[in-house]
Amino acid sequence: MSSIALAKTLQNVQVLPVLTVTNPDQAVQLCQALYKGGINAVEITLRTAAGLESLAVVKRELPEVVVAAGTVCNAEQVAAVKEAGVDFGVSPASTPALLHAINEAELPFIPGVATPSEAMYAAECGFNHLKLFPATAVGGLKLLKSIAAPLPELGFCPTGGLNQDNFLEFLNLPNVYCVGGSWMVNSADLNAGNWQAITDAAQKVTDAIAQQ
Ligand SMILES: O=C(O)C(=O)C[C@H](O)[C@H](O)COP(=O)(O)O
Repeated sequence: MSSIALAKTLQNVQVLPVLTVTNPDQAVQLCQALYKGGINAVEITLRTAAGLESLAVVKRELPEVVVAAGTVCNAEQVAAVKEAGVDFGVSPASTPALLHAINEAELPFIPGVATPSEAMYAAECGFNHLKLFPATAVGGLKLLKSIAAPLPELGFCPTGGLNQDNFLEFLNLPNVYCVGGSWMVNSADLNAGNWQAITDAAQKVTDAIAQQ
């Protein structure tokens, strides 16, 4: 059930900026700036104390944005982000306890994997949209190309080490449905509240996809 909902949610999502925010107001402004640049989905991580509240506020205030919770690592966080109303969750890695909790909660979810064995285990647990993390460190394009033949039913969102120069190569692989990363948001612009620069950077990503 949740994997069908996830496939639908991801239909128009090609890039997923990984965001670390310091307060909900900043999160809303950041997501708005990205949306103006054509980026319609975000992953707000639980890495900061403001992450959870920011997820709920962005979800409420920007209904046009697909909102994912990132760095979801345990059952408690699964319950919390479900309560916050996110569209789906993302984890950097997978443990049996985490995957079990996600299935119990029926939360649409993209579990992180780094090897074919982890990908197969996640698939056995019912997940076919996976995150390859840390993508470039564990083999990047070569790994994704190699894994496509034996595991054709699995799709990946490579994240970790992607940037403006390499993301299209990843996005163009047949087993990649979306790419993720923090490169889309410059932290100096974020800290300065330079929203126009953030919109411009997002537009650069959007244009690069459109122009290929
Ligand atoms: O926080 C999580 O849940 C993660 O999985 C980590 C992030 O996805 C990466 O830190 C993004 O990698 P970069 O784009 O290389 O910065």
